[in-house]
This record gives sequence, structure tokens and C-alpha cells, in this order.
Amino acid sequence: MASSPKYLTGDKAAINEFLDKFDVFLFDCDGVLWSGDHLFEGTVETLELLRSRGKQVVFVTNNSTKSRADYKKKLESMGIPATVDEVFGSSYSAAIYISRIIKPQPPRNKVFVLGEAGVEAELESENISYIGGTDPSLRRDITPEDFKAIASGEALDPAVGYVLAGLDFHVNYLKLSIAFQYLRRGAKFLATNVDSTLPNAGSLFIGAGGISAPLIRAMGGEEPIAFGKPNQSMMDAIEGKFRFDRSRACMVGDRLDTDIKFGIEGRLGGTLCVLTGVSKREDWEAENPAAVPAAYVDTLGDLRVAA
Ligand SMILES: O=C(O)[C@H](O)[C@H](O)COP(=O)(O)O
Ligand SMILES: [Mg+2]
Repeated sequence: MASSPKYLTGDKAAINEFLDKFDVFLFDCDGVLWSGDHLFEGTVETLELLRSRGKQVVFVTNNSTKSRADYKKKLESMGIPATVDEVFGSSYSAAIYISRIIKPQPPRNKVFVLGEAGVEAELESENISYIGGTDPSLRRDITPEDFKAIASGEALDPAVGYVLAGLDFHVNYLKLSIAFQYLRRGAKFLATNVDSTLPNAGSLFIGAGGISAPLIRAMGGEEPIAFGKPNQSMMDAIEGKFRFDRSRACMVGDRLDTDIKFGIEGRLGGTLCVLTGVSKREDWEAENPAAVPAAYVDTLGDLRVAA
């Protein structure tokens, strides 16, 4: 039974003791740094404080709508210096897994994307060919002709061997129907991540899991392989890049079943839950919680008092 998490907010000594245990901080983004375009107060100062103490900061997000380069721009636009190498997104995790582990071979080496530009950019960065995604010709209602063309295969690309589902703000029945047809014809079912909800504008919205859910239902319950947190292939990739001692690393997140579970299953030295996003105290105090953090704060900015 996991010991109950330590509450750090307002306790300068406890915060310093906690921070001194780690050299590397893996930071979740949505619900920790910001909620959509709203940057939480104290985020910039907290990251500056950690970096001024020589801590390595890595941004680890399941949000596949943006590429690492897009996140570098977003972070900088909010006053947070960052390099592309310091960003790990689920779209990048999916792209490197497909290109370096799956290694798609002709004749069925293409990916049908349900997702935004971030997925496309990361697939391109790994030279993986894809269709679908932000293709404007698919942003429309399905027609009787579409049903026939999809059923006959006329509307399908025979080179598609994979369906990759991520957070898609333009999902519709036409795209889901095409994806379903590819799966019925043997394409492998992949997902960048399957988070049930997305924190934005201080509230919760349908997450990436809500995009693959109709396909899971239609496929009789077949689940996709998902590459984002808590999948450990992402942790292995991050460790491979930063070569850190896991016992000196801490995962900071707002979600028990992705971030905190990721840190615990990754055998990191610590996990810190921030209560500005999805999970609340009641969630880890409930029966059989998805994961229990080592410590928690009300907001990330609470760590500033350490200075
Ligand atoms: O639906 C989603 O994709 C997630 O809610 C979103 O990606 C979470 O991003 P993160 O908190 O991992 O930065
Ligand atoms: Mg989050």
C-alpha cells in the first residue's frame, strides 16, 4: 500500500528537501504548465528556479496536436526558454516507434492519420508517409457516394497498413468511417495516446481517447497500441536521450493514470501531482487509485517559495 502523498504547498523546508532529491524533472504540460493558452501563475519562475539550481527540465506531453518544434514556440511565447530536444510529445513517441521498431515495409507502409498537424510533422521527421490528418478534402459531411466508394475500396489507398489516432479537433463520421475500413482490411491500430479528457480553459474536454473510442467499439473492443504516457517505450526514449539516473528523476503531472503511473512504472525516484488539471486528492484517496503520487502541490508555482 503506497504511503500517503506529502503535501508541499507553503512548506519551504519540505519543498527544498523534495527538490534536492532530484537532478531531472519531467514536466507534463496540459494541466501543469498551462490550461490551453492560459499559463498558470508562477510557472516561469519555478522553471527558472530549477534551472538556476542546475536541474535538467524535460517537457513530456501526451498532447499530439503539436510537434516538438510547435511546443518550443509555445513555450517561448510564454516566456519559457526551451529547445526541441527538451520536448517529448506522444506524436514524436509514436513516430519514432513506427519508424524504428515497426519499420513499415511496402506494399502497406502508409499511415492513415486521425489527428492534427503535430502528428503529421513528426511522421515527416521520421520519413513515414501518411494520408488523412489535416487533409481539407475530408473536413466535410459523408455522402451516399462516399459510402459506396469506401465500401468498394475505390476511396481507399491500398498502401495504408496503419491507422494512427490522436487528438483530432476536426474528427467526423467520414474520417472515422475511412479509418474503420482500413482496420477491417487489416491495418494495424495505433494511437498517440488515449487520455479520456483534455484540460483546457480551466475545464475538461474530450481527450484523444474519445477519438479512438468509436473505432474500438466498432472493432469489437480491439484496443490500439498507444505510445504516450504511461507507455514505458516513451520513458526509455527519454532516458536514452538524457542518460539520467532514474532514482534522481521526478515526474511532475496532473493526471494519475498517465503522468504519475508513468513515473512510478518508470521506477523514477519521485512523482509530484499538481492540482491544476485533471486529478484531485479524492482520486488517489479512492479505492484502487490508478496511481498514488509521492507528493503534491496546489499549483506548480507553489514551488517558488523554495527560493
Ligand atoms: O487528450 C489528450 O490528448 C490529453 O488530454 C492531452 O494530451 C494531455 O496532455 P498532457 O497533459 O500530457 O500535456
Ligand atoms: Mg496533463
